[in-house]
Amino acid sequence: MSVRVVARIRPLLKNELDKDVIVTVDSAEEGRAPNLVKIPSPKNAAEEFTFAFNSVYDQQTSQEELFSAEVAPHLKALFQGLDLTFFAYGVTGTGKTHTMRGGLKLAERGVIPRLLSGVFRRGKKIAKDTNGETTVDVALSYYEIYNDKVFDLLEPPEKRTPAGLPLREKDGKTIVVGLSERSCQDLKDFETLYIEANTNRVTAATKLNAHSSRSHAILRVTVTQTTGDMVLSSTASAIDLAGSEDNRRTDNGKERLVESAAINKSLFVLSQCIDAISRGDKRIPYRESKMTRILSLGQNNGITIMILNLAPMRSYHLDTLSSLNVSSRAKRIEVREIENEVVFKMQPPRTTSNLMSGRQALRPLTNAHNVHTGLAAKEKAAAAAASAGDKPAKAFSVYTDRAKPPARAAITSNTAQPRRSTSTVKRPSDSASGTERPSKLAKPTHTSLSRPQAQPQPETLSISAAQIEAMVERKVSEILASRAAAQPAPPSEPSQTEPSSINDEVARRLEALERRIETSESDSKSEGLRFLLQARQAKERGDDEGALFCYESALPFFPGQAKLLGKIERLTEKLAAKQAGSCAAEPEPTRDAERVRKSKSRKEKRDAGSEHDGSFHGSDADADEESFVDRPRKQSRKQAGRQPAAVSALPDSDGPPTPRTQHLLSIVNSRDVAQIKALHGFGAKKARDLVDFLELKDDYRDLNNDIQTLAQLRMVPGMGGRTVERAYAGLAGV
Ligand SMILES: Nc1ncnc2c1ncn2[C@@H]1O[C@H](COP(=O)(O)OP(=O)(O)OP(=O)(O)O)[C@@H](O)[C@H]1O
Repeated sequence: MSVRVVARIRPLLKNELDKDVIVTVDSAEEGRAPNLVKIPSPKNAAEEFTFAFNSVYDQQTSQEELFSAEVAPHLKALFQGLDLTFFAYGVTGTGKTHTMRGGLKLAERGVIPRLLSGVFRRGKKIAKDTNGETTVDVALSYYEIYNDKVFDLLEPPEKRTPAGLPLREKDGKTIVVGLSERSCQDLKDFETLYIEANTNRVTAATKLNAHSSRSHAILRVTVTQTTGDMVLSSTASAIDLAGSEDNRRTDNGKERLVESAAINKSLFVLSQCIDAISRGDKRIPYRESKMTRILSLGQNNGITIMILNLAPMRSYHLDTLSSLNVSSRAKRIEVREIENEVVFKMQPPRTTSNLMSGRQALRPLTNAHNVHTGLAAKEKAAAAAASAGDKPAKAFSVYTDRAKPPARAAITSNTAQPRRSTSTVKRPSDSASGTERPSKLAKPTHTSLSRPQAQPQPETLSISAAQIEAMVERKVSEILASRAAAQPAPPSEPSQTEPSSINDEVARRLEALERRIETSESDSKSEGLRFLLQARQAKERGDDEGALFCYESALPFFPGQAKLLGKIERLTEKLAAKQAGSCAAEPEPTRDAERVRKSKSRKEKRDAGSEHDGSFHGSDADADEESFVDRPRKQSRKQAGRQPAAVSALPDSDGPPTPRTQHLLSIVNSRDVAQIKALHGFGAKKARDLVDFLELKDDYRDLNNDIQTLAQLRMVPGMGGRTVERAYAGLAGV
């Protein structure tokens, strides 16, 4: 399904005149709703350009009409597990905020409050229709991208760090690390939160708009439906983009100009992404701005609707043409409509006596990337687990020796494979007779969700449920123990008592479990450690600004960490002194230059364990930074004897890159986890670490951060000569 693009033309404001109107609305077919926008050529008024959209709304369109036509019909899909994205795009002062947020009066409320109202209403209806068997929880997160930095709008501004919140790609989705999420009971709750959060958003008066948004604002509403142990989550994202502005018309001062440059740059990247996607390019420049990374146009699954806001007057002529051009190309972007998966909530452990009596069928865990259990659901699950038993709940299913009714099979097949909607699936708004998708949870099919009845024992079942559970327990303990010892997890070896023929299903589940534990425990910390690593590298290069930036970025991961705070303070003072010119008397520049020149020899010394800068030890964060930085060093020491053999298998680093080198580097630089994972010797974790590393580099610099040589690739933390050699050897056919 393509991105749906609709245009909305705002009415004239008080000081605007009818005679200046140049944008008109028309319909491709007589008697049909308008879908064309017409505008004269700026060079020749007799010539007219026409742009076609999925729908066009004229100056008289009310907030209610727009919502009923474009948003309300998708609420059903949201509750069926599809993610929705609405975003308002257009020049400054064209009505984006009016469309998304609107006014305080009932009739002036925009898409966002109406969406929430619809969500709560539908949630209540579902709970009522199912006699409370299905509960619906709503949680919000709200953030802005200001000057290409992400700030949580649900947190007070004084809690912001200068670097903002980091982004991270996880299982194909961009997530904001450290973003808060608030549970919302009803519309009143939402309004209190939303109004307060909007006061945190950066707006300012410009010549073109008295309340101009200086940031892109992203509201994410997570709807979580819970029926028994089944959880279905989906999100609706409503995005109010900042408007592009022509600074020749704005008379912006310095601060506004900086904001404006950031806004225009991100919107320019968005238009480049749209162009690249519609041309079918292989490389889409998403990564060049945080807004495009988050919007991930054409990458996200679900329903995407772009609302192009237009001002009808001549004074906007060129800007209007430009946004008409960009948005009409956006129609060509295809979006996969994939419903999110039903997740089975963690089950409290049973006693041995009833182990075999009520087990649910073993089914593949859902794709992690389609799982967004909202805060509310998580709290609920935790509360349920706490009231049901005292042992920690498990995040896996077990085998059953009982029957599985066919209806259940239909649901579980959905969890095994993301369902891709076929072209016959219509948006509810496309046609009144549009194909109805049965809701996974909300439909009255609860008999199909009840515990399975008797079923013949599967042939593949070679070990008992208790044994599997014991194996999983053991595996978890192994992982935790090995992590506690700060050593790489040992490869799982079957114990004496384990049957040798663990079927693939069990192996897959163990792997998924391992990954999940690893992810949940180490994600945020390793993110912080990476910042510390980057900071140290920046310091070694003599890049104090860069180092300060990285230390500040690491702070949210190690809040209140004294040594880290000390480092930030010292660097801040040093930079301030430099700026004030007071450092001229000090030999700082010489020391910096010396540091850069000596960085290589220091690195060698460190490798030999003879130097330690004395910082970051004596606490968790410190120790971890050291261990993180040490990891490649230890590896290189261990492999010192083998290194020449590994390196000798690679081409001469002084010569021009061979086609195989180029191919390997192009895969690495694609930052595509799937492609990198397919390299010889790479696993999912190594691939993700490499992409994370490149992304961090991308985040810090505007320069080209691609890896240029195999030697550089070897220097990436966690790589090493052997990994590079194996990946290179694996491309022998190139
Ligand atoms: N459909 C509409 N009906 C009535 N007034 C409107 C409409 N659309 C926009 N306006 C008014 O136009 C002005 C500019 O609108 P708004 O602030 O929403 O623009 P914007 O595109 O969000 O601008 P920026 O990008 O600078 O934030 C506001 O005074 C708003 O009330």
